[in-house]
Amino acid sequence: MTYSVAIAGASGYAGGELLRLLADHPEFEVRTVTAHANAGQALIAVQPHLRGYAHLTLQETTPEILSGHDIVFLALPHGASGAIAAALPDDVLVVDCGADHRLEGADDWAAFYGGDFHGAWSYGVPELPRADGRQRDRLVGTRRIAAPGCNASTVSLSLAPGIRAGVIGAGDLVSVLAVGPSGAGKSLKAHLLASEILGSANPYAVGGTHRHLPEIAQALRWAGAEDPRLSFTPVLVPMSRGILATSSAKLAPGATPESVRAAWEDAYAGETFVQLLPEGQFPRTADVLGANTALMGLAVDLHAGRVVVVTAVDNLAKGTAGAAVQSANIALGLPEGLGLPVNGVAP
Ligand SMILES: NC(=O)C1=CN([C@@H]2O[C@H](COP(=O)(O)OP(=O)(O)OC[C@H]3O[C@@H](n4cnc5c(N)ncnc54)[C@H](OP(=O)(O)O)[C@@H]3O)[C@@H](O)[C@H]2O)C=CC1
Ligand SMILES: CC(=O)N[C@@H](CCC(=O)OP(=O)(O)O)C(=O)O
Repeated sequence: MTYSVAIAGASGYAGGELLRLLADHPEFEVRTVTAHANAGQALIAVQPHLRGYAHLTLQETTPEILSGHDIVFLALPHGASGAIAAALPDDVLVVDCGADHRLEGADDWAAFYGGDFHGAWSYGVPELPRADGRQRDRLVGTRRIAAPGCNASTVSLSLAPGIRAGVIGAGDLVSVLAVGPSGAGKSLKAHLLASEILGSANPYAVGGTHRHLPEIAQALRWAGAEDPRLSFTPVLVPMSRGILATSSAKLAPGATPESVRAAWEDAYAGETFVQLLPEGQFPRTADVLGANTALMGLAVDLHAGRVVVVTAVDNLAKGTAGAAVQSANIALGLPEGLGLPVNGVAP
């Protein structure tokens, strides 16, 4: 069967990555692409790397133009997708790459985003370990999916296995991330100018202010943490794509290096797109560029009494568009990895 697909926000980074991945999907066909300021332009005038879509023109982003497809991917700034999604038919599979439908709590939404609260949809990180199974189970058959924040999914995948297994505590979690500027989207922002970031590492949202904190806490509660406490610091570094998240947590009483490694091995056994590296090996962002793959390395620091997890993700692939397509495959009952690359681009 061929599913007809519309992509809103196709002129942006996340929309562009959806288009790149869907070009290789045997059952999804992108028929409509929309934008905002760029509406009216040929898609390849705005996304010149997507030569296979020379036949598509960017249209206005309205519910009328997006209706009439089997699947709608929304890759719009947060706050812009809630109202559009609410106007789409219930039987259409809608996947929101923005934050509008990620959080269960209206208070969290008000504190970190503001504006109308639209309620939570099935969270699109299939491999995420939960106390009662895996997030994948909640995606089967759904018609509404909230794709994750890229930093949030990277940190949640890093820490949830240890929390679920009880081998780390959740009261003293620390994550420091090296992130590329494409995570902030394509629109002009002074702090992302090449002159500001080339040759420099720039921290931002330091000290408990980042919007992904409630999203990570929610995922860690699903894994079994009662009241997770995370210190989270992203640092912009000069690489166009990629996240390298170094997370650490206190070893739980009685946990051993063997029981710790077993927790992560159990969590991701059999997973294609989340892979734990052998002992002593740690990933680089270069290993996952263009891939729908999260690579993870794990160490137990007995002197510090902490577990350290290093995870590399391509923010636009596994961090957004890949997670969106993988989750859509699950919702529709298709093979989960259909159309998705496990291999990266190197060097
Ligand atoms: N970049 C990333 O790594 C990640 C992004 N996301 C989320 O995905 C979404 C898209 O992000 P990203 O692609 O990076 O952002 P971009 O700024 O690159 O793209 C935004 C897109 O939305 C369109 N747009 C802008 N304003 C409006 C509006 N008021 N109404 C309708 N369309 C509008 C733009 O159209 P035009 O260009 O024509 O103005 C463009 O197509 C965001 O919610 C983001 O948070 C999630 C995880 C990671
Ligand atoms: C470099 C940079 O700014 N990165 C973004 C990543 C945003 C993201 O993952 O998207 P959502 O806004 O949909 O959550 C940030 O840290 O906010």
